[in-house]
Amino acid sequence: MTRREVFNDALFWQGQSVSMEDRERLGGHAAAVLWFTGLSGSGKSTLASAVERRLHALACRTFVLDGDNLRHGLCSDLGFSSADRHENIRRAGEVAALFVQSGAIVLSALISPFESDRARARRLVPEGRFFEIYCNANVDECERRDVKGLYRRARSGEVRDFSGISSPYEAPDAPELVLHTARDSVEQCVEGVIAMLQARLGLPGAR
Ligand SMILES: Nc1ncnc2c1ncn2[C@@H]1O[C@H](COP(=O)(O)OS(=O)(=O)O)[C@@H](OP(=O)(O)O)[C@H]1O
Ligand SMILES: Nc1ncnc2c1ncn2[C@@H]1O[C@H](COP(=O)(O)OP(=O)(O)O)[C@@H](O)[C@H]1O
Repeated sequence: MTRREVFNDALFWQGQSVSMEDRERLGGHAAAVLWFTGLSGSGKSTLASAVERRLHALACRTFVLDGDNLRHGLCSDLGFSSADRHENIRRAGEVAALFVQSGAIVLSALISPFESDRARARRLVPEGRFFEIYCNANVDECERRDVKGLYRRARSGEVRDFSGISSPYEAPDAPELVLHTARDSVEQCVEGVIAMLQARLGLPGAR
């Protein structure tokens, strides 16, 4: 990880004796962030989980950062205002960057509705190691699925600031991959992610 500007001039950057490259060599694969973004119900958690299983079977060290789960701990003080979402993504991006330094493939599954927040998370990891994966399903489809009943509650006004209904979602301009989750099966989407990683990162052979 590179030293970054901090507000406090009494802080110092402690270098590490084992580098990311050392850890990658030990692990036998490249480290990366797979940043799934999309509306609630677009398929982020389903796909992060399914891709993780595939990578695990390929002997990759992985971890899923799920928005709902982070909000039970690290981000339990945050709600769904724009300011809180910015902070939520900032923290998730920092955690993802730490995982990359540890040599792992981290799969983040957060709505992450703002392009600027996703761009900031990208800047925290080495070039070529951040894969923005857009789970592209429109509001109508996600509302039809209504996996958790949240769209119904958002329409009735019980749940406020709901992404795609009463809070904005900025679709990615230039993601590394677009998954059409309303058209393609989970298996097809997983294959798309694995093929991209194989081509751009290289993956260890199946065992
Ligand atoms: N108002 C509102 N808007 C959107 N989502 C809501 C809201 N309230 C609760 N939830 C639940 O929180 C999950 C999204 O959290 P995230 O941390 O991914 O959101 S964000 O990235 O900060 O926008 C989201 O999970 P997913 O459905 O997996 O996306 C919901 O379960
Ligand atoms: N191609 C696909 N990719 C992901 N999910 C899909 C796909 N096709 C149908 N689904 C369904 O859509 C829903 C997505 O829910 P979920 O993964 O919880 O979304 P999110 O994490 O984005 O809120 C699941 O019920 C899943 O079975």
